[in-house]
Amino acid sequence: MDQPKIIVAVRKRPLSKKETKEGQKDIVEVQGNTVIVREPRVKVDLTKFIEEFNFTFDAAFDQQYTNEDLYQQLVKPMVQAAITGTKITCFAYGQTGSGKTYTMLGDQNVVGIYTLAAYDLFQLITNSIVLSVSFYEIYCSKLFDLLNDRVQLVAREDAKGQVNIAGLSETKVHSVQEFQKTVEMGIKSRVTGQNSVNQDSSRSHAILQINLRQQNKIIGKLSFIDLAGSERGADVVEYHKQTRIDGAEINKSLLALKECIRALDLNKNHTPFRGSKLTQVLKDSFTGNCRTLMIGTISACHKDAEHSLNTLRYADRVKELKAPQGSNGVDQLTRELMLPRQYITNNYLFESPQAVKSNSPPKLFDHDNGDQYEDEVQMNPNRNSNLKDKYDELIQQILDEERALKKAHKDHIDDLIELVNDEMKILQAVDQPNSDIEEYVDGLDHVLMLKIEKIMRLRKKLKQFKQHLMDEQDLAHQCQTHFYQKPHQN
Ligand SMILES: Nc1ncnc2c1ncn2[C@@H]1O[C@H](COP(=O)(O)OP(=O)(O)OP(=O)(O)O)[C@@H](O)[C@H]1O
Repeated sequence: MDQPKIIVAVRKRPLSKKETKEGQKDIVEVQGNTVIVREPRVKVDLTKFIEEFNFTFDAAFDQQYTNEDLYQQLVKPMVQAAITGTKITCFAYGQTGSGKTYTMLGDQNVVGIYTLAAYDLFQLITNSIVLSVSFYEIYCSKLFDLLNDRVQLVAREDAKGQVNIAGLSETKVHSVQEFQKTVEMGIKSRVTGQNSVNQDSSRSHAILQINLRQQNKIIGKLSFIDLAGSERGADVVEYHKQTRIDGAEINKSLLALKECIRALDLNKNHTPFRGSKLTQVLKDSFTGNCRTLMIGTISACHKDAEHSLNTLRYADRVKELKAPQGSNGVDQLTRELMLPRQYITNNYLFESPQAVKSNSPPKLFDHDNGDQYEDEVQMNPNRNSNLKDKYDELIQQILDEERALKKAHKDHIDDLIELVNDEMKILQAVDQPNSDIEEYVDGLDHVLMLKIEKIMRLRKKLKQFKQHLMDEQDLAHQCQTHFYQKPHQN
């Protein structure tokens, strides 16, 4: 049976012991492939009501489903396809603490889909196929090798348009145990790095790549991506500048990812890989014979409702524009699963008769206006999109300028070293018998002029960068006051 090119699934994590102890409510129900969120809310006139949201996906998993269940249903067929050359990519998307790592890596008691995939791969491959693992992290557009002391890596696009990560290490593994050890090493490196660069793993994307090689030629590739916490995209409201910039960067990458998957789904000629570092490095996984699985993870907890809804909307947008029935080799059953979601929204319980008679209460999000979410991951929908666009543009500019400034600074140091060498030569020459003092004066003057010119040029760049950092502060402040207030609190 042909499998669809893109599968979007959602997994609910149960209330934690702490949440249960605190008396938090489970507001998520899974019925078949449909996820229902019932959010208790309070209107301005203090009337209580429950707003119900309903989303249908290719698959949905309640809390009683294990990693093994999810693996068997969704990932195993993809692993089997990887053996025959299909490029496989599996994303875990969701709020921090919603179960992305639990699903991908597992915990001390359960194995995750990384290891389950490795088990099957070792069962399926023949002796002539060698398995190797790369593991890296993307933090604020920078790549760090998790299997090589977090060395910073550079992604380059060659003349053929292929993106290569120069210097990315690859560890050969010959057994599941070796695979697990390698992954553990990478995870340790990720955790250790948190003190230096990013404060926690939820602000970076972790990419585990398994390559299948036969006679040194790659014949299969599986990529598992534990994405940054989706709520981090909203860090734009944060006080700290660096956190805001990280947040904007995460936001951008998650939006670019969604666009790339949609483009892939629609068989579009143009896929916006360049939209972010994440999509750029995954370009290869989105081209040719490939299959993608997106697992949205959500918390059952009432206090996480807003984030869970944002995850569901994101996942919904990824799959919403699936190619019409009959294309993509999708079987009948899957086609049925792909039918557009039916919202059963604004199903207000506990509502006073008066409120029912008057107009519906204000909607938290306007589902009729699908495009509203076009460039939105975690934003309040009442935002002014111009301001938000301006902010995103500025962040992009700042990130580009930061790179350019550092490069200009390095070049400047090289130039200065050369000029110092020239100065030394002039000085040595003037100490020689029969030296020409005018030559010395002219030479020194020339060197000093060059130094001034170079310093001025670097300062100009620095000044412009400083100005943009200040602009960012102003614009972030405007964003906070204009449209990043929490839409509704119970
Ligand atoms: N399906 C599940 N069943 C039982 N426990 C779960 C499930 N999903 C997550 N948990 C538990 O919830 C907690 C948070 O999960 P996890 O660390 O995987 O979140 P995360 O989304 O990866 O967060 P972060 O972005 O911070 O890495 C963990 O203690 C984990 O064991």
